[in-house]
Amino acid sequence: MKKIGLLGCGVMGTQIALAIDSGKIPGILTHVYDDSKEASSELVSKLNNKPEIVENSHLLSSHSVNIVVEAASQNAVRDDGLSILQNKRDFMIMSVGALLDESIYDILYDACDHFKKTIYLPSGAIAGLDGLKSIKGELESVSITTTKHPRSLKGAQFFETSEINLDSIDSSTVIFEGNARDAVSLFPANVNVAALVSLSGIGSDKTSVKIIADPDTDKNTHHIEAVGKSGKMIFTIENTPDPENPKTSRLAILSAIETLRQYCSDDIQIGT
Ligand SMILES: NC(=O)C1=CN([C@@H]2O[C@H](COP(=O)(O)OP(=O)(O)OC[C@H]3O[C@@H](n4cnc5c(N)ncnc54)[C@H](O)[C@@H]3O)[C@@H](O)[C@H]2O)C=CC1
Ligand SMILES: O=C([O-])CC(=O)C(=O)O
Repeated sequence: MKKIGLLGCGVMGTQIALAIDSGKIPGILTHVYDDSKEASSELVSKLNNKPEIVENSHLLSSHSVNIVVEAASQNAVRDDGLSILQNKRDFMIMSVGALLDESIYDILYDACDHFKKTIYLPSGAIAGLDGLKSIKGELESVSITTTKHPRSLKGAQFFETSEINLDSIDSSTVIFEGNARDAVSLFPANVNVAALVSLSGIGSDKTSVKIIADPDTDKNTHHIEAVGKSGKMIFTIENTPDPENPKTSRLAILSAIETLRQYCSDDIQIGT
């Protein structure tokens, strides 16, 4: 069985760990780490098969795990990605926005090649990346519009310099329009999906992103439009937010679990 190390013990990390513990993912969770000791202890208390809590993130990949699963933050990808690959572990990333920093992308890309390891990027909170990847070379335009309740956007770096006050928004309001590169750095915990769309399609400078705060929605909605020689693709995903962390959609958690299940299984793989 594959051995798994988990980096990040919040909402998503906990659900991934429970899926391993219940046997839904046929692997063994051997080590976990979170900057918050409380988060890692709370996660371990929920499991029958208790993993070891390591003292720092680098110790995760120095143990003999097959893969480290990141469900933490873009900073975790930046700080720990290279050492995970250097220790010859595969790496699954949920905070995909970190890869829109070209220097990080290039370092991790080269490390995969050099150490013969693979980075897995689950589809997260969206669908349609299979089609987008296939028409990559023929794309003319790609856009993604993300609509969330203002409470799901709280805490984003964007608001440190913007005059927009989320608490005073009383109808659907466009709060950001720009490219994916700027979007993921200003909303690092909200639009990792824009990074996935960029990396599958025409890149972060050419991928247009719109973010809407809508006090009347109870969904995290992502609407993607891609136009190319092969035709037009339109995807709208209306996600149920996680009750504990409304920034994160249930689909993103299920996508992480399914990707890890496939990684740990020898079976039929469906889709592009
Ligand atoms: N790819 C996608 O479609 C999606 C990606 N995400 C991303 O997945 C990640 C996890 O999401 P949630 O579990 O909902 O967040 P969360 O906030 O519930 O949990 C994150 C946990 O990671 C820990 N953490 C943060 N930085 C760390 C670091 N550098 N080292 C160690 N621990 C660290 C925090 O203490 C916290 O316990 C977030 O970055 C989120 O933005 C979320 C939804 C969709
Ligand atoms: O879960 C979602 O709907 C999307 C999200 O937070 C992200 O892409 O970072």
